[in-house]
Amino acid sequence: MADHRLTSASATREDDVVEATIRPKRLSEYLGQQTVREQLSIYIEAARGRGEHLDHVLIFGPPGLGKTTLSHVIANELGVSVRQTSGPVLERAGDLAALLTNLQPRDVLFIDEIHRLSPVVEEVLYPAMEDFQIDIMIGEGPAARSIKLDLPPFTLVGATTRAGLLTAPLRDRFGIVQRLEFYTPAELTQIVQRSARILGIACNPDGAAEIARRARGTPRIANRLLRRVRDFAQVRGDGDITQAIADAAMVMLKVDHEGFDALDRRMLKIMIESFDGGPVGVESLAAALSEERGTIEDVIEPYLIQQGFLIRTARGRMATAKAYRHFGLAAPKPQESVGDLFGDG
Ligand SMILES: Nc1ncnc2c1ncn2[C@@H]1O[C@H](COP(=O)(O)OP(=O)(O)OP(=O)(O)O)[C@@H](O)[C@H]1O
Ligand SMILES: [Mg+2]
Repeated sequence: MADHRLTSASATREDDVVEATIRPKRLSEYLGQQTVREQLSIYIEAARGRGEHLDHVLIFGPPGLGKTTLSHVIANELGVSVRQTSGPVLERAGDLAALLTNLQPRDVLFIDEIHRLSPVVEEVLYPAMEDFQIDIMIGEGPAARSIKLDLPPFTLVGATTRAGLLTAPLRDRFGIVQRLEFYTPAELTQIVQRSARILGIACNPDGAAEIARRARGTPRIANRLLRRVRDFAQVRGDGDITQAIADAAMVMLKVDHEGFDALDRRMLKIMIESFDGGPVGVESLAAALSEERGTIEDVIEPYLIQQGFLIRTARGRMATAKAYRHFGLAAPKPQESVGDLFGDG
């Protein structure tokens, strides 16, 4: 995604470099996501105890919440290697076959953006996941024949921003489905403190908490804000990150108290001012914002919805009273409900 917002959840080059050093490697370093961690630790321990491969795992959740990280953590905990690829990269059936036939028993194959697999590649994946077999074509024309090849038992870990984008047959082949949730400010505070420790940044608890509150529930954003606040602390302060320094840095960075940046605010404002608060269809919203529909659905709106600033209805998106209040505006009176109309409310 080619957006350069400070609070964009998608990874930048700088993120990739720094993340290599701070990315958790074990489940014990993977903070938050209590339910996911507890369940996975049991499944992993059980599979290890039996000396078997772990069942296939589907991880879904908005960008920057830790899908890639978790896939590597799973492999580390299983004590196996991980091969990484992504849906759009696997163009031909042969690309996937080459990867599959090179796996060692119980290895993890991580497919990012698994909702973007081409149908032909997906066809190869079905028997591979289910029976650890693939059919490959030998020769061409009338002499072509297909032969079955046995694969070592492996674990497919698939990641996607929205599970709804997967075809049903693919989704059904995952034994373990985990949904990542936005992190609480307390969890993000721990993540900021851990990153600060690793990177040698002096950051007191209040400073970490201030960064955490503004990070849109997303570790990647928290880590990025930490680096920007560090710069600010170094130049405008004595290098230590305190709450006052973090707050001043956020003002400069134009990240507001809810962690919203200009794009979040613009979207809410357009909904309120140009569409009377909605309902407005996502396509109209995308056109008004000059953003792609996918960016709205994957990146911008999940957090706004989770925080109660926006709701999705059958007729489109609506700004809530909380959104109006965010801009110091009075919310419109709630519309008459159907019950009122029929006099039984
Ligand atoms: N549970 C966690 N605890 C601590 N740090 C985390 C956690 N999850 C993610 N992070 C940090 O956030 C960064 C982003 O995570 P990651 O790259 O795994 O996100 P992602 O969900 O794969 O994003 P995308 O959808 O863009 O691929 C990681 O490099 C890591 O440093
Ligand atoms: Mg990822």
